Amino acid sequence: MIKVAIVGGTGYTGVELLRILATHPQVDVTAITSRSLNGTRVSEQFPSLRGHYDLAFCEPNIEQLCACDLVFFATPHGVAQAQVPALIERGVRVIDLSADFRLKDIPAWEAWYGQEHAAPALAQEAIYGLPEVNRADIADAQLVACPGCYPTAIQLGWIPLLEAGVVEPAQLIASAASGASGAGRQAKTELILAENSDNFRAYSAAGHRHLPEIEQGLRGVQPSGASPAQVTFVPHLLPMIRGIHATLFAKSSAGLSPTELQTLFEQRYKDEPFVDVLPPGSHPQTRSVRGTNMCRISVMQPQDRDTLVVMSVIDNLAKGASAQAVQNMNIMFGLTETLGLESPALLP
Ligand SMILES: NC(=O)C1=CN([C@@H]2O[C@H](COP(=O)(O)OP(=O)(O)OC[C@H]3O[C@@H](n4cnc5c(N)ncnc54)[C@H](OP(=O)(O)O)[C@@H]3O)[C@@H](O)[C@H]2O)C=CC1
Ligand SMILES: CC(=O)N[C@@H](CCC(=O)OP(=O)(O)O)C(=O)O
Repeated sequence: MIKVAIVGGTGYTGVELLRILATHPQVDVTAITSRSLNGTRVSEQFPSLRGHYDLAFCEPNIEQLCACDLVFFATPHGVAQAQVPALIERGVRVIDLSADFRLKDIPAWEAWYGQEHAAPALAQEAIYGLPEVNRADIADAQLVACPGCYPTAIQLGWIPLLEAGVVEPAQLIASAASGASGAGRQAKTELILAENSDNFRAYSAAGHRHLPEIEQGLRGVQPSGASPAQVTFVPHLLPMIRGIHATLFAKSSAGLSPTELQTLFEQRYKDEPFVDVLPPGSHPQTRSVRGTNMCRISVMQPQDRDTLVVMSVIDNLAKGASAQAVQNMNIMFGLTETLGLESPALLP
């Protein structure tokens, strides 16, 4: 059994980790931290977990964390980079769900996140936890930086086209919409029901902090010599709880036919257990991935013109965060990659 601790067990990604790990056959969760709920029983805070955990939340404590094989950080950015170095020194493996170790360009990280990075050297060693690209490196990693939710949906949608070099890399446009749980569990006026329900709006159109992560990932899969991917990214807030729908536009540069395009996607993901390329003409729905680690994708070429449209859906808390973190854990510990992640989506 893998001994696991979760730092930040009361946030949405923390409780999603707890839900998934509750039935994982190879995991024993031995510590779940929360400073605000220190001493409160997990089942008291989350009745959905009654009968699954005989634990109370505790303060983050390095000695207790060091007694584990693996520590998940489900904390706001800035927290893991302060605490992870001590764990790495002691040989503990870490999966960080925050943005702390995702970017290799530290000045860019500091500019987008508005603070000095406390562990820049460690950020260079961290492996970006997108299994569809980095599976081999994840297996040996001591520190995995889990991708952000929008970056997961967007990269998976565009990777086949960028890898094959069949679109104009400087003219990529991503319009994506997220459910409100993407903003975390903190109370914020702009996220209360009366502000959000029966409403739809864009935000951060001038620049969202996931942009450098998306571009870093896409540039990493481009053939050498290609001009670097440049993305216009506009996120939107959807009046629902879970789910991301990304609509991705790219200009074809290779004149692929719709059949060749479909084949390109099917071939790229044929061995991926968590990427489902839908039949031609399909429109993926967020509810088809709710609570699962799946990303469902469709690709189209409307009117046979040169603008390609890819649609990609994930659950922001699952493939966009906690379930992808468990997929990474399975790879790191040599387990079957799909273990604990097989349940289909909840419907309706
Ligand atoms: N929500 C989503 O869809 C996604 C989120 N992420 C990222 O995952 C991380 C967690 O997100 P989310 O669950 O939404 O966040 P929440 O705001 O819902 O939860 C944050 C958790 O971190 C704990 N925490 C806060 N500050 C500290 C600290 N200084 N030391 C230790 N623990 C702390 C909180 O508990 P307490 O204060 O009681 O200690 C709480 O349990 C974030 O970095 C987020 O950007 C990534 C992908 C998707
Ligand atoms: C709806 C909503 O507010 N979504 C969040 C998603 C960011 C997130 O989850 O944070 P990471 O950078 O750790 O991935 C946002 O746009 O800020």
